[in-house]
Amino acid sequence: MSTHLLLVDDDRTFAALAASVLRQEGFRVTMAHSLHDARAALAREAPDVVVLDRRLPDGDGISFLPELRTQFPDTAVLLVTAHGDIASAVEAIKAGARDYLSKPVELDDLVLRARRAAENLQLHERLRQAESELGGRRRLLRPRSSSMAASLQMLERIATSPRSTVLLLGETGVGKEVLARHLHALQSGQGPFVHINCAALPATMVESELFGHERGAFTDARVARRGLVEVANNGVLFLDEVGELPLGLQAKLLTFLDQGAFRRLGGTAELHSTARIVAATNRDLTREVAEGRFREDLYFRLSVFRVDIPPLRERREDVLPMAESLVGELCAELGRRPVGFSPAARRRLETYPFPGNVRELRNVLERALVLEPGPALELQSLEPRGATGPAAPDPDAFVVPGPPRPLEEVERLYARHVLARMEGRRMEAAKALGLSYPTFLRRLGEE
Ligand SMILES: Nc1ncnc2c1ncn2[C@@H]1O[C@H](COP(=O)(O)OP(=O)(O)OP(=O)(O)O)[C@@H](O)[C@H]1O
Repeated sequence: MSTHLLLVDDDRTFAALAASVLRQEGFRVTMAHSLHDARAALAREAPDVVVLDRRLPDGDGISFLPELRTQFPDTAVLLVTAHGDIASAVEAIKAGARDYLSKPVELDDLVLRARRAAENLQLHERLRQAESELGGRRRLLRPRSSSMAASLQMLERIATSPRSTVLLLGETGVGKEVLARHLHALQSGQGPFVHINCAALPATMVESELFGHERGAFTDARVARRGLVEVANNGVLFLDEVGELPLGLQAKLLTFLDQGAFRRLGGTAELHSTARIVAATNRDLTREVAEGRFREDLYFRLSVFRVDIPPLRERREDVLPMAESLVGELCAELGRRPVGFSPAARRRLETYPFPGNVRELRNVLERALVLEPGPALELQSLEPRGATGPAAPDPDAFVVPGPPRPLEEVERLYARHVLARMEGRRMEAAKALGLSYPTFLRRLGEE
């Protein structure tokens, strides 16, 4: 995507010449001839780079810097000072300018410094992304089951067509995000992997997160921000829980999928991104369509490439190799010597239904590694319910204390009980109850 540069200079002849040279070099240029004009341009769209003349008819560029830095912290500012005015240059750098140029400005020098500032911004963005990707990447095991092998093979084929949208379907914890990251690693292109959970944010925020907003687009929008669609340019935008996307936004997403174009909230400029959309859900989208909560046209658009990820209990042959690999990973993380499984533990692994799929398997193993000191894990916690004897109290049982309570209160107590069982993981608790995240928060009494 081309760099957007705001050129603020009251010398109209110089500004027009500089703008035309910068445009030839691939920049998208907006011009302003005063601070007043600059503020108006900034309110329309946030630039990547600002070239700011120090002396302007309605004020001093340096005293404008703090305002600019607060409202557009990601924007690089190049200050233009009078010839030989070293004091201003130092002051500008202290006030947060990225670089300075002195008059008379050589056009080659201007292009070079503007390009360097833009590259610097991209580098920062890439570093930020690389950090988050390293945090989330997992080694992928070759599955033994033919069903999972087929899903992976499908994904590998899709990787060769970088713009196609992909829909990943499967129960919670089967590894939809892991596979989305795998697809990103497989495809060529240098863009980042960007993740957004559509259920974890209030509906009003999802739009500005996805498509960005200009300053003043809504009450709290003091700073213009790029949307994740822009950030994921050339890469992958992973839309987790796409079934939770509000209907109005589904239309905007469809337009973006069809045209690759969008507008920021409160913005007028049409922007483009080549991010590949990978959407995921554990909901039955056809039912959501039938019940009017999900647009049929978006469903068809998303499911051109649909990959079903089977639950772990339907691919038993994957459980043991996966468990062994996860234990190896966890031992390394915990600094523990490698351990194996007792024969009883193997049997338990082979028969336990794993409603929480790979996530549950990983949690069970992590717990066992902390609680079981021996050289072979027993995995007692996977014992089917009841096998420990009917007299044992069930720690998972939900008991309403005291006399009958209003239904609303019982619902709140139950929501808290489920949350405690999920060890405080709100998203998972909401899912287990079949509630949307905001509804779950309301039941908890938190909203
Ligand atoms: N193939 C795999 N290899 C290693 N670990 C995996 C694999 N698949 C899943 N996991 C583990 O299971 C956890 C859950 O995976 P992931 O978040 O991808 O599931 P999901 O299907 O996106 O879940 P949800 O629908 O709840 O968001 C991950 O944190 C990871 O630890």
